[in-house]
Amino acid sequence: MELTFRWYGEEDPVKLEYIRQIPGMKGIVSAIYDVPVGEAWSLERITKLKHTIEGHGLKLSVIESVPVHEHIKLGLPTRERYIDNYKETLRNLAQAEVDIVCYNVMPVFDWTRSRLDFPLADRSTTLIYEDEVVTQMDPVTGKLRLPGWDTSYKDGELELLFAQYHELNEEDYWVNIAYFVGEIMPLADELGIRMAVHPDDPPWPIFGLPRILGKEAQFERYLALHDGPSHGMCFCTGSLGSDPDNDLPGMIRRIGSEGRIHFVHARNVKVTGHHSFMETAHLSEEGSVDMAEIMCALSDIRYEGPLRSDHGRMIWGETGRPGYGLYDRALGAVYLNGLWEAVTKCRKQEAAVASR
Ligand SMILES: O=C(O)C(=O)C[C@H](O)[C@H](O)CO
Ligand SMILES: [Fe+2]
Repeated sequence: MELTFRWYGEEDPVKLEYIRQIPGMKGIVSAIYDVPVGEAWSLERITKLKHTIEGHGLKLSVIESVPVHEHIKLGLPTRERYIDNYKETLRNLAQAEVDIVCYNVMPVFDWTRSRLDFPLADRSTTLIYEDEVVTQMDPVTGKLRLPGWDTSYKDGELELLFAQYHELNEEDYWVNIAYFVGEIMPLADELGIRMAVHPDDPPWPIFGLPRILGKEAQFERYLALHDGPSHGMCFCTGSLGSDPDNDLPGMIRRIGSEGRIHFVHARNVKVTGHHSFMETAHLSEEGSVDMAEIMCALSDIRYEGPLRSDHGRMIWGETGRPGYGLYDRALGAVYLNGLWEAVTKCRKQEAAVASR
C-alpha cells in the first residue's frame, strides 16, 4: 500500500512541505483544476505539476480527477469532442508517466452534503448528509456549493442540464456511460493507465438525477463493460459505507481479487438514519466502518496501490476547504498506516508459523 494525500495545488493552504512531514507519506493525489471541464490537459501543465510535487520529495501517484464532461454523460452529439480531449489528456499523462486516474460519473454535481460545518461534541466540525434536508434543497437556486462541484455554470445552464437529465432514465444513463467506457478503456489499456472510478457520494440518486455506482451489483455491471487491466475502481469506504447494505470487506475481497481496485479512499462515516450520515474521525469506534477490517481485507488481496485518508474533520481550530484540512487527514493517514503495519506484519508471522 502506498500512502498518499490529496493536494489542491498552489492555492491549497495545506503545503506540500507539511504533507511531506507526515510519517510514511509517499505520494500526492492531485489534478489540474483551472482547465475547463472537457478541455484537454497539456503535457506541459502535467509535467509542471509533477515536477513541483517531486521537488518536495513526493511522487505524483494519482490524478484525481480528470472530470467527465456532462455532454458525455448525457450522450449528446458534442460528446465526441470531449471524448477526444479526454483521450488527449490520457496520452499526455502517459507521456508524463502518470499511470492512475480517478474519475467519477456522478451527473452534474460531485459529492454532496447538507452541511459542511456540523459541530461535534468535542467541538470539532464535520460534514453531514441529512436526507430530509437534501430532498428539500433546490440545487439550482440553492446556496450550497461543495468542493468538486463545477461552479462555472452561467445563468440558465444548470436549469438546461437538469431538463436534459430529466429526459434520461437510468438505463439511458447506463448506455451513455458504457459508450464512454468503450471509447476510453481500450486506449487506457494501450497506455498502461489504470482508470479508477470513484463511487457515487452519496451512493444513491439525488435531485432526481441518475446515480448508478453505489452498490456492489452496480460495480459488477460497470466493471463487466470492459475486460482489460485499465478498467477498475477507487474503493471509497466513506462513500460506500454510508449505505449499510454494502459489505465493504466482502466487496474488497471479491472485486480486489480480480485486480480491479486501483486506488483506495479510507475514511469513516457514521450512519445516522435512512440515507443520512455524518463523517467522523477515521478511528473505527467513531463511526460505522470497521477500519481494521478494511485494512485486513486489503492485506488479504495483497493490495499494493495508493491509499489516501480522503476527508477529515476540522479540528484544532483549523479552517479551510471542507473535508480537506491538514490535521485530521494527517491523523487519519498515520492511523491507517499503523493498522497496515500491524496487519501485514501479523500476516507474515502467521505465514511463517504455518510454513514450519
Ligand atoms: O466523496 C468522496 O469520498 C471523495 O473522495 C470526493 C472526491 O473529492 C471526488 O469528488 C471523487 O473523485
Ligand atoms: Fe472518496
